[in-house]
Amino acid sequence: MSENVLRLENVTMQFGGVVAVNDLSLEVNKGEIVALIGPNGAGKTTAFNVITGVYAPTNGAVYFNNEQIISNHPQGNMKKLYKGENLGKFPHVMIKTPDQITHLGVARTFQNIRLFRELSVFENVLIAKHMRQSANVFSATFRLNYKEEKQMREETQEFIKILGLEQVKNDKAGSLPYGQQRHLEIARALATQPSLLLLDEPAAGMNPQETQELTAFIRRIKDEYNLTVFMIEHHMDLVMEISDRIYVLDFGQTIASGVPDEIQNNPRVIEAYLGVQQDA
Ligand SMILES: Nc1ncnc2c1ncn2[C@@H]1O[C@H](COP(=O)(O)OP(=O)(O)OP(=O)(O)O)[C@@H](O)[C@H]1O
Repeated sequence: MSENVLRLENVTMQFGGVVAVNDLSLEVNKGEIVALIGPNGAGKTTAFNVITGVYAPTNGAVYFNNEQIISNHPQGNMKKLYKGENLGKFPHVMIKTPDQITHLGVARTFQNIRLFRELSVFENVLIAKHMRQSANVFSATFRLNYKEEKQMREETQEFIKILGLEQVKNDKAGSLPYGQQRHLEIARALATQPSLLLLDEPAAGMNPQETQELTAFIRRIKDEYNLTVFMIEHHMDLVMEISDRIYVLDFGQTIASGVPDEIQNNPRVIEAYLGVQQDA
């Protein structure tokens, strides 16, 4: 049996009466690249927000390396509003914070690029490294001694070189071409030394050549850093080329899962998603 790194069990996320994710169960195994696809508003980013501790799910549980990191059931007003299933299955409440989840080895990038645009490439990566070292950037900045700071700068330098950002390391992040900003965002996530990397639409807004470069980049870092990758993406050429397996969401529920060939030929997926043009 494959070793799973990430497991979602019956996760439901409701915003008031709106069910964004509905009884979602899935697994991502060690070393896999798994894609989460589906129409706009299907609940993909909400699922990522639950996994990374941004939202406490209304019901359900999340496991990372077989350790429960999140578990919840409807509470307060939600007891009346709850529309999902499996009520009573998750009596134990466990909600790790985003920082704690990052420290365990889960990193993510966001749909909208979140770099420090006025800071250099080097500084952007250095700050991400500090985040790994300490729970928040302020304590990290002021408490490191000279030796630790020097070592961290050296590691950042080495890391920038390996990721091919050496040429632009002193450039302001905001001045980089769009494709390179996306690479830098991934580099920042990697600087926290994750074993699981969550990418939220990494190819959004990219042209075909940038998308091709990104495909190669994701493959390379996956191998070099021994990563497991879980990725939301609308660019189907990228998804079909790179994914070991795919989950398809529609209205918060899984409507299909399988290898790229199975998904491409699944009539339900074609009807709900692949047959229609998506916004990136
Ligand atoms: N904080 C929130 N409060 C209320 N409703 C929300 C919130 N976040 C998401 N939703 C709703 O949940 C549903 C799922 O949204 P989500 O952003 O997860 O979809 P998505 O599949 O990531 O879409 P896209 O491909 O457009 O990014 C939508 O109906 C959205 O309006």
